[in-house]
Amino acid sequence: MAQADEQPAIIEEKIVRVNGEISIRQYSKGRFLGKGGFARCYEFTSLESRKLTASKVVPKASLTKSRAKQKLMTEIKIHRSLHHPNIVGFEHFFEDSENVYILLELCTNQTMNELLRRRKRLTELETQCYLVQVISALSYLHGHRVIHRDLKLGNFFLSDKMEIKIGDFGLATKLEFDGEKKRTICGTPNYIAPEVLDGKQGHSYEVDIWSLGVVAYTLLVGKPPFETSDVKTTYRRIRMNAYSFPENVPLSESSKNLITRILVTDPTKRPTLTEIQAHEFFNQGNTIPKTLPPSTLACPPSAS
Ligand SMILES: COc1cc(C(=O)NC2CCN(C)CC2)ccc1Nc1cc2c(cn1)c(C)nn2-c1cc(Cl)cc(CCC(N)=O)c1
Repeated sequence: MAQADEQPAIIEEKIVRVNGEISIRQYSKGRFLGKGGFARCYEFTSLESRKLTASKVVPKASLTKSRAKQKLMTEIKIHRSLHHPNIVGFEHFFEDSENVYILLELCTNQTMNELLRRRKRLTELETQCYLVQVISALSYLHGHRVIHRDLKLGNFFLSDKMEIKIGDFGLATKLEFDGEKKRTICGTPNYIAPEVLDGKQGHSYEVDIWSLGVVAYTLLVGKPPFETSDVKTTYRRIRMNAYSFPENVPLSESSKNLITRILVTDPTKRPTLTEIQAHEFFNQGNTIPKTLPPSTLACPPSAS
Protein backbone atom coordinates (compact mmCIF):
# COMPACT_ATOMS: atom_id res chain seq x y z
CA MET A 1 0.00 0.00 0.00
CA ALA A 2 1.48 3.35 -1.07
CA GLN A 3 2.67 5.52 1.80
CA ALA A 4 0.84 8.83 2.13
CA ASP A 5 4.05 10.48 0.80
CA GLU A 6 3.71 8.79 -2.58
CA GLN A 7 0.08 9.79 -3.01
CA PRO A 8 -1.03 12.84 -5.09
CA ALA A 9 -0.22 16.25 -3.67
CA ILE A 10 -3.88 17.22 -4.12
CA ILE A 11 -6.29 15.44 -1.77
CA GLU A 12 -9.95 15.49 -2.75
CA GLU A 13 -12.89 15.31 -0.37
CA LYS A 14 -16.16 14.22 -1.99
CA ILE A 15 -19.21 15.91 -0.43
CA VAL A 16 -22.69 14.54 -1.12
CA ARG A 17 -25.26 17.32 -0.55
CA VAL A 18 -28.74 16.58 0.85
CA ASN A 19 -30.17 17.08 -2.64
CA GLY A 20 -27.82 14.36 -3.93
CA GLU A 21 -25.48 16.79 -5.66
CA ILE A 22 -21.81 15.89 -5.32
CA SER A 23 -19.16 18.57 -4.78
CA ILE A 24 -15.42 18.24 -4.38
CA ARG A 25 -13.31 20.08 -1.80
CA GLN A 26 -9.60 20.07 -2.60
CA TYR A 27 -6.57 20.32 -0.30
CA SER A 28 -2.94 20.73 -1.20
CA LYS A 29 -0.73 18.35 0.81
CA GLY A 30 2.36 20.26 1.92
CA ARG A 31 5.36 19.43 4.00
CA PHE A 32 5.65 16.44 6.31
CA LEU A 33 5.37 17.54 9.93
CA GLY A 34 5.96 14.24 11.67
CA LYS A 35 4.34 10.98 12.62
CA GLY A 36 2.65 9.36 15.61
CA GLY A 37 1.35 5.78 15.76
CA PHE A 38 -0.09 4.92 12.33
CA ALA A 39 -0.69 8.60 11.52
CA ARG A 40 1.56 10.83 9.41
CA CYS A 41 1.03 14.55 9.72
CA TYR A 42 1.23 17.05 6.86
CA GLU A 43 0.59 20.74 6.38
CA PHE A 44 -2.66 20.94 4.34
CA THR A 45 -3.92 24.03 2.51
CA SER A 46 -7.59 24.26 1.62
CA LEU A 47 -7.72 25.40 -2.03
CA GLU A 48 -11.14 26.93 -1.30
CA SER A 49 -10.32 28.97 1.85
CA ARG A 50 -6.47 28.91 1.70
CA LYS A 51 -6.60 27.92 5.39
CA LEU A 52 -3.56 26.00 6.69
CA THR A 53 -4.10 22.99 8.97
CA ALA A 54 -2.07 20.14 10.45
CA SER A 55 -3.63 17.09 8.87
CA LYS A 56 -3.20 13.66 10.46
CA VAL A 57 -3.39 11.10 7.67
CA VAL A 58 -4.39 7.63 8.93
CA PRO A 59 -4.15 4.83 6.35
CA LYS A 60 -7.35 2.73 6.28
CA ALA A 61 -5.09 -0.31 6.03
CA SER A 62 -4.19 0.37 9.68
CA LEU A 63 -7.88 0.34 10.63
CA THR A 64 -8.82 -3.19 9.57
CA LYS A 65 -9.29 -4.29 13.22
CA SER A 66 -12.53 -2.95 14.71
CA ARG A 67 -10.65 -1.91 17.87
CA ALA A 68 -8.38 0.43 15.88
CA LYS A 69 -11.39 1.86 14.02
CA GLN A 70 -13.33 2.36 17.30
CA LYS A 71 -10.28 4.03 18.90
CA LEU A 72 -10.01 6.53 16.02
CA MET A 73 -13.73 7.29 16.08
CA THR A 74 -13.57 7.87 19.84
CA GLU A 75 -10.62 10.24 19.36
CA ILE A 76 -12.56 12.19 16.72
CA LYS A 77 -15.81 12.20 18.73
CA ILE A 78 -14.10 13.54 21.86
CA HIS A 79 -11.76 16.05 20.17
CA ARG A 80 -14.40 17.60 17.87
CA SER A 81 -16.57 18.34 20.92
CA LEU A 82 -13.88 20.44 22.63
CA HIS A 83 -13.49 24.20 22.35
CA HIS A 84 -10.85 25.93 24.50
CA PRO A 85 -7.95 28.34 23.70
CA ASN A 86 -5.45 25.86 25.17
CA ILE A 87 -6.77 22.79 23.35
CA VAL A 88 -5.81 22.19 19.72
CA GLY A 89 -8.75 23.20 17.51
CA PHE A 90 -10.53 20.42 15.62
CA GLU A 91 -11.26 21.73 12.12
CA HIS A 92 -12.69 18.84 10.09
CA PHE A 93 -12.35 15.19 9.16
CA PHE A 94 -13.11 13.16 6.04
CA GLU A 95 -12.02 10.00 4.28
CA ASP A 96 -11.19 8.80 0.78
CA SER A 97 -10.48 5.31 -0.52
CA GLU A 98 -7.04 5.17 1.12
CA ASN A 99 -7.04 7.29 4.29
CA VAL A 100 -8.90 9.07 7.05
CA TYR A 101 -7.88 12.76 7.27
CA ILE A 102 -8.15 14.69 10.53
CA LEU A 103 -7.60 18.43 9.99
CA LEU A 104 -6.40 20.16 13.15
CA GLU A 105 -5.23 23.61 14.22
CA LEU A 106 -1.69 24.12 12.92
CA CYS A 107 0.76 25.02 15.71
CA THR A 108 3.76 26.43 13.89
CA ASN A 109 6.09 26.39 16.93
CA GLN A 110 5.88 22.59 17.19
CA THR A 111 5.75 20.91 20.63
CA MET A 112 7.26 21.39 24.09
CA ASN A 113 9.52 18.42 23.31
CA GLU A 114 11.37 20.44 20.69
CA LEU A 115 11.41 23.48 22.98
CA LEU A 116 12.99 21.51 25.85
CA ARG A 117 15.46 19.86 23.47
CA ARG A 118 16.67 23.34 22.51
CA ARG A 119 16.52 24.94 25.95
CA LYS A 120 17.56 21.94 28.18
CA ARG A 121 15.29 23.26 30.97
CA LEU A 122 12.93 26.19 31.58
CA THR A 123 12.91 28.94 34.19
CA GLU A 124 10.34 29.00 36.96
CA LEU A 125 8.55 31.93 35.28
CA GLU A 126 8.20 30.01 32.00
CA THR A 127 7.00 26.92 33.83
CA GLN A 128 4.41 29.00 35.70
CA CYS A 129 3.22 30.54 32.41
CA TYR A 130 2.86 27.21 30.58
CA LEU A 131 1.34 25.31 33.51
CA VAL A 132 -1.31 28.01 34.11
CA GLN A 133 -2.49 27.47 30.50
CA VAL A 134 -2.39 23.66 30.83
CA ILE A 135 -4.35 23.79 34.12
CA SER A 136 -6.98 25.99 32.44
CA ALA A 137 -7.37 23.42 29.63
CA LEU A 138 -7.42 20.52 32.11
CA SER A 139 -10.12 22.21 34.20
CA TYR A 140 -12.18 22.52 31.01
CA LEU A 141 -11.58 18.86 30.06
CA HIS A 142 -12.37 17.44 33.50
CA GLY A 143 -15.39 19.76 33.70
CA HIS A 144 -16.66 17.96 30.58
CA ARG A 145 -15.86 14.50 32.08
CA VAL A 146 -12.93 14.02 29.66
CA ILE A 147 -9.67 12.46 30.89
CA HIS A 148 -6.77 13.00 28.46
CA ARG A 149 -4.61 10.09 29.80
CA ASP A 150 -1.54 10.96 27.70
CA LEU A 151 -0.39 14.37 28.90
CA LYS A 152 3.26 14.79 27.97
CA LEU A 153 5.53 17.40 26.36
CA GLY A 154 5.07 15.78 22.92
CA ASN A 155 1.32 16.46 23.13
CA PHE A 156 1.71 20.11 24.14
CA PHE A 157 1.77 22.16 20.93
CA LEU A 158 2.89 25.78 20.63
CA SER A 159 0.91 28.16 18.41
CA ASP A 160 2.42 31.00 16.40
CA LYS A 161 1.28 33.25 19.27
CA MET A 162 3.19 31.01 21.73
CA GLU A 163 0.00 29.71 23.36
CA ILE A 164 0.29 26.13 24.58
CA LYS A 165 -2.36 23.77 23.16
CA ILE A 166 -3.09 20.24 24.37
CA GLY A 167 -3.41 17.85 21.40
CA ASP A 168 -3.62 14.13 20.57
CA PHE A 169 -6.79 12.74 22.16
CA GLY A 170 -5.93 9.22 21.00
CA LEU A 171 -5.99 7.85 24.56
CA ALA A 172 -8.68 10.18 25.92
CA THR A 173 -11.88 8.87 27.44
CA LYS A 174 -15.19 10.42 28.50
CA LEU A 175 -16.79 9.29 31.77
CA GLU A 176 -20.49 8.44 31.56
CA PHE A 177 -21.09 9.44 35.19
CA ASP A 178 -19.25 11.05 38.13
CA GLY A 179 -17.32 8.46 40.11
CA GLU A 180 -16.89 6.12 37.12
CA LYS A 181 -13.48 4.39 37.07
CA LYS A 182 -11.64 3.35 33.90
CA ARG A 183 -9.49 0.19 33.77
CA THR A 184 -7.70 0.10 30.40
CA ILE A 185 -3.92 0.36 30.72
CA CYS A 186 -2.68 3.29 28.66
CA GLY A 187 -0.30 6.23 28.64
CA THR A 188 3.35 6.93 27.90
CA PRO A 189 5.89 5.18 30.16
CA ASN A 190 7.52 8.26 31.67
CA TYR A 191 4.21 9.95 32.45
CA ILE A 192 1.95 7.03 33.43
CA ALA A 193 0.34 7.13 36.90
CA PRO A 194 0.98 4.29 39.41
CA GLU A 195 -2.72 3.36 39.65
CA VAL A 196 -2.80 2.72 35.89
CA LEU A 197 0.19 0.36 36.26
CA ASP A 198 -1.44 -1.27 39.28
CA GLY A 199 -4.75 -1.72 37.40
CA LYS A 200 -6.64 -3.02 40.46
CA GLN A 201 -8.80 -0.10 41.52
CA GLY A 202 -9.32 1.62 38.15
CA HIS A 203 -8.38 5.22 37.46
CA SER A 204 -9.94 8.63 36.83
CA TYR A 205 -9.08 12.33 36.53
CA GLU A 206 -6.18 11.92 38.97
CA VAL A 207 -4.04 10.30 36.26
CA ASP A 208 -3.93 13.69 34.48
CA ILE A 209 -2.92 15.38 37.75
CA TRP A 210 -0.04 12.89 38.11
CA SER A 211 1.10 13.60 34.53
CA LEU A 212 0.94 17.33 35.30
CA GLY A 213 3.42 16.71 38.13
CA VAL A 214 5.70 14.78 35.78
CA VAL A 215 5.46 17.65 33.25
CA ALA A 216 6.31 20.25 35.92
CA TYR A 217 9.38 18.25 37.02
CA THR A 218 10.47 17.69 33.40
CA LEU A 219 10.24 21.39 32.47
CA LEU A 220 12.16 22.56 35.57
CA VAL A 221 14.77 19.78 35.73
CA GLY A 222 15.13 18.96 32.00
CA LYS A 223 14.23 15.28 32.13
CA PRO A 224 11.33 13.19 33.47
CA PRO A 225 11.54 12.13 37.16
CA PHE A 226 11.29 8.36 36.63
CA GLU A 227 13.16 8.10 33.32
CA THR A 228 15.54 5.16 32.88
CA SER A 229 16.88 3.34 29.81
CA ASP A 230 14.47 0.47 30.42
CA VAL A 231 10.66 0.76 30.58
CA LYS A 232 10.28 -1.97 33.25
CA THR A 233 12.72 -0.11 35.54
CA THR A 234 10.81 3.12 34.91
CA TYR A 235 7.57 1.38 35.90
CA ARG A 236 9.22 0.03 39.06
CA ARG A 237 10.42 3.51 40.00
CA ILE A 238 6.92 4.92 39.43
CA ARG A 239 5.39 2.24 41.66
CA MET A 240 8.06 2.93 44.32
CA ASN A 241 7.69 6.71 43.90
CA ALA A 242 11.46 6.70 43.48
CA TYR A 243 12.57 10.09 42.19
CA SER A 244 14.78 12.88 43.46
CA PHE A 245 15.81 16.45 42.67
CA PRO A 246 19.31 16.58 41.15
CA GLU A 247 21.84 18.59 43.18
CA ASN A 248 23.08 20.44 40.09
CA VAL A 249 19.67 21.96 39.28
CA PRO A 250 18.78 25.00 41.41
CA LEU A 251 15.09 24.61 42.33
CA SER A 252 13.09 26.82 44.70
CA GLU A 253 11.41 25.23 47.70
CA SER A 254 8.01 26.09 46.19
CA SER A 255 8.93 24.25 42.96
CA LYS A 256 10.01 21.16 44.85
CA ASN A 257 7.00 21.34 47.15
CA LEU A 258 4.56 21.61 44.22
CA ILE A 259 6.05 18.53 42.53
CA THR A 260 6.19 16.58 45.80
CA ARG A 261 2.54 17.43 46.53
CA ILE A 262 1.42 16.18 43.10
CA LEU A 263 3.58 13.06 42.67
CA VAL A 264 1.75 11.14 45.39
CA THR A 265 1.12 7.43 44.81
CA ASP A 266 -2.37 7.44 46.34
CA PRO A 267 -4.62 9.22 43.79
CA THR A 268 -7.06 10.25 46.52
CA LYS A 269 -4.27 12.24 48.18
CA ARG A 270 -3.29 14.23 45.08
CA PRO A 271 -4.31 17.92 44.99
CA THR A 272 -7.19 19.10 42.82
CA LEU A 273 -6.54 21.53 39.97
CA THR A 274 -7.95 24.32 42.16
CA GLU A 275 -5.52 23.41 44.96
CA ILE A 276 -2.62 23.31 42.49
CA GLN A 277 -3.54 26.74 41.08
CA ALA A 278 -3.64 28.09 44.69
CA HIS A 279 -0.20 26.61 45.50
CA GLU A 280 2.61 29.00 46.48
CA PHE A 281 4.44 28.14 43.22
CA PHE A 282 1.86 30.16 41.29
CA ASN A 283 1.39 32.84 43.94
CA GLN A 284 4.82 34.28 44.68
CA GLY A 285 3.88 37.88 43.98
CA ASN A 286 5.43 37.94 40.50
CA THR A 287 3.26 38.64 37.44
CA ILE A 288 2.83 35.52 35.34
CA PRO A 289 2.66 36.54 31.64
CA LYS A 290 -0.24 35.20 29.53
CA THR A 291 2.28 34.03 26.92
CA LEU A 292 6.06 34.20 26.45
CA PRO A 293 7.93 35.90 23.57
CA PRO A 294 9.10 33.64 20.67
CA SER A 295 12.69 34.50 21.70
CA THR A 296 12.22 32.03 24.59
CA LEU A 297 12.09 29.21 22.03
CA ALA A 298 15.87 29.65 21.93
CA CYS A 299 16.89 31.39 25.18
CA PRO A 300 15.56 32.26 28.65
CA PRO A 301 13.35 35.33 29.04
CA SER A 302 15.36 38.49 29.84
CA ALA A 303 15.73 39.08 33.56
CA SER A 304 13.73 42.37 33.36
C1 LIG B 1 4.60 24.06 11.12
O1 LIG B 1 4.03 23.25 12.12
C2 LIG B 1 4.78 22.16 12.54
C3 LIG B 1 6.07 21.91 12.12
C4 LIG B 1 6.72 20.78 12.61
C5 LIG B 1 8.09 20.54 12.11
O2 LIG B 1 8.78 21.44 11.67
N1 LIG B 1 8.48 19.25 12.10
C6 LIG B 1 9.78 18.90 11.55
C7 LIG B 1 9.55 17.86 10.46
C8 LIG B 1 10.87 17.38 9.92
N2 LIG B 1 11.71 16.83 10.99
C9 LIG B 1 13.00 16.37 10.43
C10 LIG B 1 11.96 17.84 12.03
C11 LIG B 1 10.66 18.33 12.66
C12 LIG B 1 6.11 19.91 13.52
C13 LIG B 1 4.82 20.17 13.95
C14 LIG B 1 4.15 21.28 13.43
N3 LIG B 1 2.85 21.63 13.77
C15 LIG B 1 1.85 20.83 14.21
C16 LIG B 1 1.90 19.43 14.26
C17 LIG B 1 0.80 18.77 14.80
C18 LIG B 1 -0.29 19.51 15.23
C19 LIG B 1 -0.31 20.90 15.13
N4 LIG B 1 0.75 21.52 14.62
C20 LIG B 1 -1.22 18.59 15.75
C21 LIG B 1 -2.53 18.96 16.34
N5 LIG B 1 -0.74 17.37 15.62
N6 LIG B 1 0.49 17.45 15.06
C22 LIG B 1 1.26 16.33 14.85
C23 LIG B 1 0.63 15.13 14.54
C24 LIG B 1 1.42 13.99 14.36
CL1 LIG B 1 0.67 12.50 13.93
C25 LIG B 1 2.80 14.01 14.49
C26 LIG B 1 3.39 15.20 14.82
C27 LIG B 1 4.87 15.24 14.94
C28 LIG B 1 5.27 14.75 16.31
C29 LIG B 1 4.90 15.80 17.27
N7 LIG B 1 4.20 15.39 18.34
O3 LIG B 1 5.22 16.97 17.01
C30 LIG B 1 2.63 16.36 14.99
